[in-house]
Amino acid sequence: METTLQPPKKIIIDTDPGIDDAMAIFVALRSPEVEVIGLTTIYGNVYTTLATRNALHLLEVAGRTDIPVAEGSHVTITKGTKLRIADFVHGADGLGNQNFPPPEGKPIEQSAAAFLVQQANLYPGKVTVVALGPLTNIALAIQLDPAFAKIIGQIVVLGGAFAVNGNVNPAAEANIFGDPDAADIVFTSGADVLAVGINVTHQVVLTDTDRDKLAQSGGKFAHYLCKILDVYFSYHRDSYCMKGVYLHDPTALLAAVNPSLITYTEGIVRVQTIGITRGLTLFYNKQKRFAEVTEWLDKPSVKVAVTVDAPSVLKLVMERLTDS
Ligand SMILES: O=c1[nH]cnc2c1ncn2[C@@H]1O[C@H](CO)[C@@H](O)[C@H]1O
Repeated sequence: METTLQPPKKIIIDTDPGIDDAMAIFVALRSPEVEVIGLTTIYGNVYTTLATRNALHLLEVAGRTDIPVAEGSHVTITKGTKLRIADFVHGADGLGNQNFPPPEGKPIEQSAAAFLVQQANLYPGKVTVVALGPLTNIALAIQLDPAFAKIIGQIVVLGGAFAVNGNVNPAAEANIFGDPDAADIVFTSGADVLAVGINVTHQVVLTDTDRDKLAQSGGKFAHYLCKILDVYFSYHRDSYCMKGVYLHDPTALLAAVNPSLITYTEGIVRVQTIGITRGLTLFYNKQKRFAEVTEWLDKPSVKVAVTVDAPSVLKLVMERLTDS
């Protein structure tokens, strides 16, 4: 039987590198199913300026300086400057306190939001955004171009804690907590959104044995990642008493690369933007028609990941990082 070769899916990774971001970016670059057409940067694990520097650095490590980096917002969608930066998870430099030399490259002139809008218009329906940080840039793109939500192919969001506790506090997951107003804009925009929350990514763990395998492999990416992974392992040991790390970003990335790795349900998601539950993601399954008018009425549905084939995700991550 003849097989039709699909052209690789065009993806833009919106990222705040970040140790697991670095893993996701490297996995993407080793995935023949996708073509990375750009990185856009955002605050979260580090401030945006450092995220841009790290994105350029990672592309230089990978020998992929042909991929453009567009710098994103330095403030939240409501112009908030009091950002929560997770340096205690990733190290002060975002990459495991390795103090790598500064990159030689520069970001492109365009802002992240302008780049997202331009690429979506250039390839209507064909671009997937994999959003690995707070959703400010994506919300800005939606505000910049009212057609963006409809012409973007899919937005895969690493974020949310659906019916489980958050990782910032019991209510909120870090990326949604970083800019809840932006997240609510994205979830209610009408775009084809797939949210991969920590209820799913917490099922995908890279153990210390896996890390040893990475270290022993000849893979260039594997070797680089083993240098930066120590800080991430320490954080998981201290916070979760784990001898392993959650593969948040690589799982979301692989869900974009190969949707059959996850199952999902569909419904409406709203984000709490104030109070002690700020950043909470609340999913409405549409099984009840409420008598009252609610803030969920007439909002478009999104996809929310429910299960993941964790062994296959881990296998793909290991294969693609060791074969590099
Ligand atoms: O406790 C935490 N606080 C802040 N960020 C975290 C924490 N744990 C993980 N991440 C980072 O946020 C995303 C998943 O929520 C991941 O990118 C992870 O690196």
